[in-house]
Amino acid sequence: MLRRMSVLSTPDLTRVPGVLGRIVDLRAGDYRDADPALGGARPAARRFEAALRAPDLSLIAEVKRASPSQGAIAPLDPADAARAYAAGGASAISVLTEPRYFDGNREALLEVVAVTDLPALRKDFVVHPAMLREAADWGASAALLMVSVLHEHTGEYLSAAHHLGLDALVEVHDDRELDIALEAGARIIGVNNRDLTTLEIDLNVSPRLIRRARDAGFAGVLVAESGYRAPQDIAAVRGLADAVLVGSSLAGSGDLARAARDLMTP
Ligand SMILES: O=P(O)(O)OC[C@@H](O)[C@@H](O)c1c[nH]c2ccccc12
Repeated sequence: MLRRMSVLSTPDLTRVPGVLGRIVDLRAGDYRDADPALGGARPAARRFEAALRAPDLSLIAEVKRASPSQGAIAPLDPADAARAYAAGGASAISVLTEPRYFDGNREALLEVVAVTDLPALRKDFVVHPAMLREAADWGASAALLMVSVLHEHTGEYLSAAHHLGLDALVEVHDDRELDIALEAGARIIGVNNRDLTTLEIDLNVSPRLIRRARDAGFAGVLVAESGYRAPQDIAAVRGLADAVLVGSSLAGSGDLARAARDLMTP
């Protein structure tokens, strides 16, 4: 547990390249004057983690209305989308709360939390402890922590998330980031197939790094993220990953429940 929460450091964002660098700069500006205090410790519910520990491959379905790579995807109503994803068999819902590039916001997360019992992930570019406090206050079960943004501060932010009772999805994209996540003591690691600095997708990244994590003795939850459009894509991580995180292909499908079910049917 963190005793002196207000000393949580701010990551050095000048090292974050490309599109990702632009997004996190703006996010850091949004929270420049926010109170960094986390407040008292909250009990760990571990609902997000538990939902992904099922024997079968779990689906984390994402409420994603827009993205830097695609622009507008679909004008989803977050509550309707969450209900449809639940009906389609999703185990958890990811909700973008980044406003400029992903058309997300606080209301989207609040609405999802209000209409479904599935655990919700706050999907944002966490660069300030207040963003974790908000995630907990808004009813999220988990928050995304990106090693490409937090680097050596990943462990501090992980402790902060746990202090607030949140699970953390610690996201990596290469070997070095995986080492940082393992070293930090992550319980849930997500491997992003998309390089957020170039936005390019390579579906071989997840299986490769997931194998590496298992070979290193990681016994936690592993999530394959991004670029999944068809059941054949999912086949590459069946028996390897605990869950897949899917946004665009579901959000843009027109029938979210059906798309979720079809995608996850082998
Ligand atoms: O839309 P896709 O390709 O199915 O990807 C979903 C999710 O993995 C992606 O939205 C994502 C993964 N990591 C992120 C970090 C920030 C913003 C978004 C993301």
